[in-house]
Amino acid sequence: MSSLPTDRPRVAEFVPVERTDEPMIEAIGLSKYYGNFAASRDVTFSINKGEVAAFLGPNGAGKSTTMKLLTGYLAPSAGTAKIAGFNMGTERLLGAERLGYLPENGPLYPDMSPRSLLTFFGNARGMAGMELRKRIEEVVSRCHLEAVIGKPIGKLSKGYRQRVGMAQALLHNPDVLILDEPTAGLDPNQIREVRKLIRELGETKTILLSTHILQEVEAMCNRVLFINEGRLVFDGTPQELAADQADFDDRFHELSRGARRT
Ligand SMILES: Nc1ncnc2c1ncn2[C@@H]1O[C@H](COP(=O)(O)OP(=O)(O)OP(=O)(O)O)[C@@H](O)[C@H]1O
Repeated sequence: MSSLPTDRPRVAEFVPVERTDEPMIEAIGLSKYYGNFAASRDVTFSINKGEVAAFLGPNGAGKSTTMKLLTGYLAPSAGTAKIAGFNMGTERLLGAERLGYLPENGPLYPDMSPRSLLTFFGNARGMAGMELRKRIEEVVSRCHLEAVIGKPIGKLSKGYRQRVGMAQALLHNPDVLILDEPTAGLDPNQIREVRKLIRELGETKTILLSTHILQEVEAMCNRVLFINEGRLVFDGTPQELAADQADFDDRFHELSRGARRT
């Protein structure tokens, strides 16, 4: 991975509007065990309204697992997840109303078209008629899906599938977004577009996104949570992550080897 040119600012100047101290995404002592193996270990953090946070870490670090715990898709072995103040163990439906989730591999309905998928998810969320048609039109336009709206999702390129997943996550206009590797597998043009979309969304929403890509953090986020072997090993700003290091790549390497700083 290349280092940044020295004549460019090291971190993004992107700062979403109206950040407050209201916690919107909370992990409180979250752990997940598969047998004796801990995929997430006692993970605690809180992301406030208006923050755009990156979940950074090497392959297998526990990012997807922790995101699934936060969204209520997986039950934790210990600890609590809260979305917009709702306990995702006991108040999951209330939390889900406020949450849009892009899972790791996008939507898993290969025979459905984007239109039928969005209609299905809209109905499941209690939307119908004109309201749903308007919302579908809006997310289709926002995610540039017009050209593939009637095609089977299984036949779409990875980039389009990812955007269908994004449209589904945005359909009910949630104020919290959890996006698992939103730019994975996209070509450089698609990456630019998705980053632009996330920057726009970050002006009004609270976002946690996972990535391996340090440039992604710089381009979109004002907070970094670094996870390694299931543990949170760094929680701070992109500036703090890069502090005293030649570049982000060195810091990533250092934290992946077990250095701890939270
Ligand atoms: N259902 C499961 N059963 C057993 N082990 C699992 C299961 N799901 C995940 N794991 C293991 O938990 C660890 C964390 O996986 P996870 O997918 O959360 O990592 P990640 O940080 O998202 O990785 P990547 O960046 O490669 O997507 C990995 O070692 C993985 O093999």
